[in-house]
Amino acid sequence: MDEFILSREEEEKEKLIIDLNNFVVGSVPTVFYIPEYVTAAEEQQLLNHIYQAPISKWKSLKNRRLQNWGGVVHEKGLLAQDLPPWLKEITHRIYEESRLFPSAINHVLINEYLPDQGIMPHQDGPAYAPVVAILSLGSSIVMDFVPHPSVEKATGTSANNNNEDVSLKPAHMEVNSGEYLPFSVVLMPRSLLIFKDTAYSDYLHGIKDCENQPCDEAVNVTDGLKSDGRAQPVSGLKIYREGGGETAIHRTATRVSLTCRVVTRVHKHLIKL
Ligand SMILES: O=C(O)CCC(=O)C(=O)O
Ligand SMILES: [Fe+2]
Repeated sequence: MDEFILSREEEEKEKLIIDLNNFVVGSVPTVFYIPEYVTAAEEQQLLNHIYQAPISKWKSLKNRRLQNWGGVVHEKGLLAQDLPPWLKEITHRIYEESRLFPSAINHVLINEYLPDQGIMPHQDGPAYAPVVAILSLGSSIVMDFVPHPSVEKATGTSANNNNEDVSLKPAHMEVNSGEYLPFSVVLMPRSLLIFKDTAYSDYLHGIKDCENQPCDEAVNVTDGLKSDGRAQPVSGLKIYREGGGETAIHRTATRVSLTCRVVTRVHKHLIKL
């Protein structure tokens, strides 16, 4: 009967996993949305660290700026660099509390978006373990998930085809009609989004580059949030109803996100090519 008695450590582990199950949103396996994952003070501390980094740490892209921490992701793996203490702390917490990552988080991309900036629908590259945690700071956005084109073709579901970084998948997936529908998630400041499984492997994710983002269909928009424009007085966020009754987010402030992942193949030193 011993096998049915959980050790204290196993009990703790069980509790954390069960807690996380309370945060599943939508019907596509598996998306977790945890509101207020960090406090306003922790959010401000993280933003201070991010904006104290040397200007050379920012890489400007056409539609956003980003900082890369943890080393360079290479096709042969990660040319690793230690994360700074402030990133070690938050990523360790995410790793410990989620128990979803195969090892300690070793790579963080920090993206900064002005209200009219976004990121094209894409899939995260093959260098990463297939689970990602995204911490949102500063302002809200709507993240859209659309079926990967190969899945879309197989099911005939509709999607917005505007992709970058689309690596075509082998056509081996079992698909039931209606299973792969697009969906959205509202990401409020201080929230943590984690996705894996089908949502990671068979969907593209992206953020529209516009200031007004409809969120009626978002899987985590509750009736309370939908009911009127005063529901959530959060900086940079205005939820409003348009004439037709559509609910939308009006982006007014800069959003910064931390995309936390594990690169499975790690090289401590530069490889001689
Ligand atoms: O900023 C975000 O929320 C998404 C970033 C993202 O998808 C990525 O860095 O791969
Ligand atoms: Fe991504």
